[in-house]
Amino acid sequence: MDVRFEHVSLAYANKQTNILTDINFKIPAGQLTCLLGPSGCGKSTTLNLISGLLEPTKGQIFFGDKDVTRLDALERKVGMVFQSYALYPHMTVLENICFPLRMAKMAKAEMLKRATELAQLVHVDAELTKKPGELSGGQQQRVAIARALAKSPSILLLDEPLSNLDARLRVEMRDEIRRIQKETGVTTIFVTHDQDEAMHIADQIMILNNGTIQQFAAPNTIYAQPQNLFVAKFIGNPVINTIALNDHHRTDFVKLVPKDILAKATTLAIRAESIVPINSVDTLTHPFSGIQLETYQFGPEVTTQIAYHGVPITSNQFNTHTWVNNQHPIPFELHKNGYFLCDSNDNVIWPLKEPLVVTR
Ligand SMILES: Nc1ncnc2c1ncn2[C@@H]1O[C@H](COP(=O)(O)OP(=O)(O)OP(=O)(O)O)[C@@H](O)[C@H]1O
Repeated sequence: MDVRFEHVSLAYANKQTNILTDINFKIPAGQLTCLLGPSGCGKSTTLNLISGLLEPTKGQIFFGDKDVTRLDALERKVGMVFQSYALYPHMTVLENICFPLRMAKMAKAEMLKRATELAQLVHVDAELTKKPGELSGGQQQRVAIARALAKSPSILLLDEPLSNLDARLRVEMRDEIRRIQKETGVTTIFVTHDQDEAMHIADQIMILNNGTIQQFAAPNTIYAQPQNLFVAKFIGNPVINTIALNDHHRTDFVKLVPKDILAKATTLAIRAESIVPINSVDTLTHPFSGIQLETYQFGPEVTTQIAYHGVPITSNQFNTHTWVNNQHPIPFELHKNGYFLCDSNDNVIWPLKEPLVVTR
């Protein structure tokens, strides 16, 4: 079931100002979409508008062709999973999964069959008689997902479901949620503030900031073609290098970027992996050079700081053998698709890209 927002705004009752203003999007059916952004950007508010826990101040919400704007959470038939697993502590795993089915007065044999199938789907079928307190965090979250899926919801909503898990388990559960979503085909909307999690799990990512959509596209599109500086900085690790352009930088780009674009550009953003050392000293063909400042090694990762016309930037393409530790400029090249120029409004103006697909 696809989810559509048409001109949705939301102000909380006690506040004059809008938290979300004139939001428009269409989340496609049968896929996993991440709502991603920093704390307070409006992710949970958006999710609660989808679930029916909040009603918009303005605008309409559709599930498929049906206007659900005035329907409450129960009527919308969504499944929800929260950061805290919210399982019933006195019930067994089986009873927890059965609970929504029992409330819906499903016949006992059918209920047990469905609950057992779901337990198998989320891999807790060996724990059916245990209470939540006897399970690990990851297992509890699996049970919460099974319970949310019990009534075959039209949409599954997950609000930071992995936040309470340790780093290793987060990665494991992230892959599990991906598998479960693929197996069930249920339209899934997943809130996270972790860009790495979103990049790994999502079919598409909606990036929010200050209650507005910054970009809504597939993870690789967002990485390769950020719409603006906020997106470029939010996605990627190490964080993209940003440089306020001066005349020295502009001169370096004269042969690479059309003059009119270069004149409008105020910020240069370069991905660390796009800064690659070269052996050539031909400064006409390879205009970029910088002085190596520091090199750090973290296991297999080597990051090097280079002063590029006085501005420190980070590359992860140097290795310990290219570390020279002297004051001579080291030539490097920039991968064609690894740098972006932004105008004074922080919009990316280079490289030029196809017009954005309108997401509504
Ligand atoms: N019940 C409420 N009443 C008033 N303001 C609220 C309420 N809930 C959230 N807000 C405000 O709305 C804005 C968006 O909050 P929201 O919880 O949607 O952000 P979020 O992106 O989910 O953040 P986080 O990652 O920290 O959970 C914040 O400024 C928050 O302070």
